[in-house]
Amino acid sequence: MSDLELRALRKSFGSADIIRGVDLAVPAGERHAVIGPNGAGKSTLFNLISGAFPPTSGEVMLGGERISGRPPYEINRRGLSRSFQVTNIFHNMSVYENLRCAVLWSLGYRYTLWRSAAALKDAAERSREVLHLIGLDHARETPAGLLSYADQRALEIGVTIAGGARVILLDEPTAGMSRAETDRAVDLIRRVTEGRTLLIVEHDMGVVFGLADRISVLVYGEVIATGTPAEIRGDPRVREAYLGEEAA
Ligand SMILES: Nc1ncnc2c1ncn2[C@@H]1O[C@H](COP(=O)(O)OP(=O)(O)OP(=O)(O)O)[C@@H](O)[C@H]1O
Repeated sequence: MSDLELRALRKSFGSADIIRGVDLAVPAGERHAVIGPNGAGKSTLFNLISGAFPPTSGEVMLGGERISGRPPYEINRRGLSRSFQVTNIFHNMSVYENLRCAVLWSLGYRYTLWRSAAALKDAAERSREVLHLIGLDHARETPAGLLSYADQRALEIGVTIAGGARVILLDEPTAGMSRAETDRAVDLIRRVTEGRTLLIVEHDMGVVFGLADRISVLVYGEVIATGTPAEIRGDPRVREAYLGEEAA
């Protein structure tokens, strides 16, 4: 069964049709990249999936359940977590506290007064695990705002996965990074998404072709091709519409 499925998804802003009938099925455990030229609608697609915008029509299914029309926090609770192009970590809080907040949020602390020592202990343990996974043990008590840009993005990924969501959406996670930082980020993304379903929007074709099991190409709000990296690279429509010589 597909973990994430988009069915005839459409979004218009006024008279502008931005997403024009997208069908996409991402099986559990697949790393799937969405690529396309600027303004193709990639961020809008993410906003529809994560619940930031309701679709004009069509459906988003998570694990066979319809999530379109639900608010973002509810979609998050159902197992889908999203990172943003602009980081959304708390700059004055330490690295560890950022992770702990994300874990507690996922446990529903915002909405319940119920607390148990066991749950708090579990949250602390999970936070430490994620801290280690993202390679920031040494910066545990550092205010997040003082981290380097690349480390902030790593923390952002940590915050995104901390709650244990099984479907992860990453929006341009390597934007603005040097080659070495990008390589480190790809390695991190590969590790933290092991056994999960990943949907990633990314402009860096090295990242896309190195990380994705399958790729979908979005052009003017339509998916013009979906396939393995080799299939996408060899697709004449894709080369014409987007990749050009980049994939040669
Ligand atoms: N809230 C909105 N209201 C009106 N138009 C919008 C809104 N959000 C996005 N758009 C328009 O939708 C189109 C697609 O934008 P979107 O940001 O989804 O593209 P993108 O593929 O993510 O681009 P980029 O690669 O540059 O980030 C653009 O023409 C944009 O101006």
